[in-house]
Amino acid sequence: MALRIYAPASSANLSVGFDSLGAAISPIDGSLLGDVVQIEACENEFELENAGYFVRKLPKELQKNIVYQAYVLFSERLKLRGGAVKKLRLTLEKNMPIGSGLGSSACSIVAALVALNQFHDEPFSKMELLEMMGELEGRISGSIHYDNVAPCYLGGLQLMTQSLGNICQPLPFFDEWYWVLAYPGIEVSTAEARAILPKSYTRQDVIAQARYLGSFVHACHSQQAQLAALMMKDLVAEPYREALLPNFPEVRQGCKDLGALAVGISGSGPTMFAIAPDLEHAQKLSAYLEKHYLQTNEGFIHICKVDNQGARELR
Ligand SMILES: Nc1ncnc2c1ncn2[C@@H]1O[C@H](COP(=O)(O)OP(=O)(O)OP(=O)(O)O)[C@@H](O)[C@H]1O
Ligand SMILES: N[C@@H](CCO)C(=O)O
Repeated sequence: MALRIYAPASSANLSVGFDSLGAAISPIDGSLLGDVVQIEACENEFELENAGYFVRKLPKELQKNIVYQAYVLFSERLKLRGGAVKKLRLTLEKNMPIGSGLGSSACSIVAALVALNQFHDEPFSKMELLEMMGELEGRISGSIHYDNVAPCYLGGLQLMTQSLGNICQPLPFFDEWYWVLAYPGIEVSTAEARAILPKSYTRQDVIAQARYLGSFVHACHSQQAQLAALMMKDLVAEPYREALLPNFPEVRQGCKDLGALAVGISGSGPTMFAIAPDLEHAQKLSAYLEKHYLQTNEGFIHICKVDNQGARELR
């Protein structure tokens, strides 16, 4: 019997928490925005098949596909603890555009590792698996960061605490908020979007950003939606990355004029997000972004909510 694991899209940073905040997201229309990995027994040692709309954007060499690398890493770790790797076939359904700012590589990594772990009767704990996910994500973007893989795997809004045995911990969020996500249909490489960031920041910026993040986390715990939205500010990446996004400053202002509570870059872009206080605002923002932000016919808009489930089996 084949096992199918779905891993949802995620939005990292939330402007205020570069590399330390990320939320899993799901469209409210019930569509699946994420990758699926199917796993089943087979005659050969290992097989990998690729399917899905974005399969043509995957690297041609098998070894470069992050799902293959997930299999190799999982096998190495399992052998190290005396486990036996089963003969298996993986099929990746690549539904997520690559270089989108929606955690596309994280979707493939998480779906593959969850499938492998479940297929082998869960030899690894959640945190052990998450540590492997971070290592694989680091190979792609040049440095280990968990802000896509952690929410994609565990669901919800996650804060990367990386202490006392926990890579992340969940934060309470605002159930009434809608996320409008606009992917313009162009590619921005995470590695390149990281390379353009400054090597150091002024004391003034560091102090201000610490205040924003501290206040944001406090606002989540004390359920002060207005304060949380106000604190979603980014002095670390947005000022340097906005040039990579089509007309970002104008479109951000347009969204604010339409009542968005917060607007920013999703992960390393080019997807942008706008937070709406209710469905009516979300629909207006969606129509505006469709008109002003989409660049190619591969672009899309989704009205989403935070996905509290994370990676899961499709039955
Ligand atoms: N299964 C896979 N899914 C996505 N990218 C893959 C996969 N296998 C290999 N890659 C490579 O990993 C790189 C992914 O780039 P990048 O990190 O910019 O994309 P991303 O994960 O979509 O980014 P983001 O987290 O901003 O959505 C590309 O070079 C791509 O070819
Ligand atoms: N925190 C990462 C997310 C990348 O998807 C970055 O902004 O570079």
